[in-house]
Amino acid sequence: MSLRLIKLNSGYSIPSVGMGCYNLPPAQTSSIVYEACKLGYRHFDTAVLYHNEAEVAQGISKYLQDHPGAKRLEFFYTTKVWDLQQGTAGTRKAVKDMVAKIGNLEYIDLLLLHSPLPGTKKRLESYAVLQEAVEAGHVRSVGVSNYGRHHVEELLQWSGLTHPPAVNQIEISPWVMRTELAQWCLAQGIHVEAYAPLTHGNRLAAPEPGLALAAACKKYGKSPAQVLVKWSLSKGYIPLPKSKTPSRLKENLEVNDFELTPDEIAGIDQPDSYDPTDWECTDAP
Ligand SMILES: NC(=O)C1=CN([C@@H]2O[C@H](COP(=O)(O)OP(=O)(O)OC[C@H]3O[C@@H](n4cnc5c(N)ncnc54)[C@H](OP(=O)(O)O)[C@@H]3O)[C@@H](O)[C@H]2O)C=CC1
Ligand SMILES: O=C1Nc2ccccc2C1=O
Repeated sequence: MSLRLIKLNSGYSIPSVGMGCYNLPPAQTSSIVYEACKLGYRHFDTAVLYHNEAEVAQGISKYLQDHPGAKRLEFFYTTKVWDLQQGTAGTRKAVKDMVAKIGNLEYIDLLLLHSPLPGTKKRLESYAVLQEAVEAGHVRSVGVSNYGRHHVEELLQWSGLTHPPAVNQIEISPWVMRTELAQWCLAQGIHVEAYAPLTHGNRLAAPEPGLALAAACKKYGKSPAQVLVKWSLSKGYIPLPKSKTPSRLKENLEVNDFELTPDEIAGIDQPDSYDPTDWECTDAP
């Protein structure tokens, strides 16, 4: 399955669906990523926190090595600076370590600050280092994750900004929609990556008959996971579904042969729900 490409404000393009790489079984991570490449994945989302950057990069590199027709520029590798690495010295060291881990990939497509939690001073110091990494050619696009509007505004108003954030990666599913923040980011030219688009798996077991999600699954012959990926794409987001299971990886990409109607999308929306799966820091000071 081929993925649509979305143009970022950096000038580079990002595949519209990414494979979430959190919590993959460590010994199998590179082979799962290799399998994902075979299935058509071209975008991978890892982080220092996930302790698998080298394995994710190895899976992509091996695929490139084994498939001479495939080109590095078709692949998109994201990683994230962890909170404890924020601040000038910490982030410089973090970037050096990340670059050492990508091996043959040569550059990082997208480098994010994982969260705003370390506070204004460290956030801006670290962002300055991300910009240095772009200038040095180690990184192509930069961005943020778990940023609320006030964090993004702080960055957009900062006198040192030379490379505006290309994305804000935030948790979005029908049960944590964040419509205002997401639409505002899009209006600033900042793409929205939707993490935990499958609710961590929590809400995938046979949705209650009568719910719009169940009705859409039935109408299109699709699984709840496929409808949730499509819901996210229909909103203009870049979903990052994770699976360690090849059959599910395949399933989660098979979303090009149906379209949800505006009424179906509105029916799946749960605007009154607020149920994040992991952590919440968009409201941090
Ligand atoms: N920036 C941030 O702070 C955060 C970023 N992320 C990013 O987002 C990614 C996705 O989020 P994540 O929390 O992993 O959760 P997801 O919402 O992607 O859900 C993953 C779970 O759903 C299961 N699953 C996947 N596909 C299917 C399917 N077709 N049918 C049934 N079950 C399925 C998986 O099982 P199995 O693997 O066993 O197949 C796994 O248990 C992360 O991997 C990470 O890259 C996530 C959280 C925070
Ligand atoms: O993928 C992730 N899962 C998490 C759980 C807690 C904090 C951050 C994350 C991730 O980035």
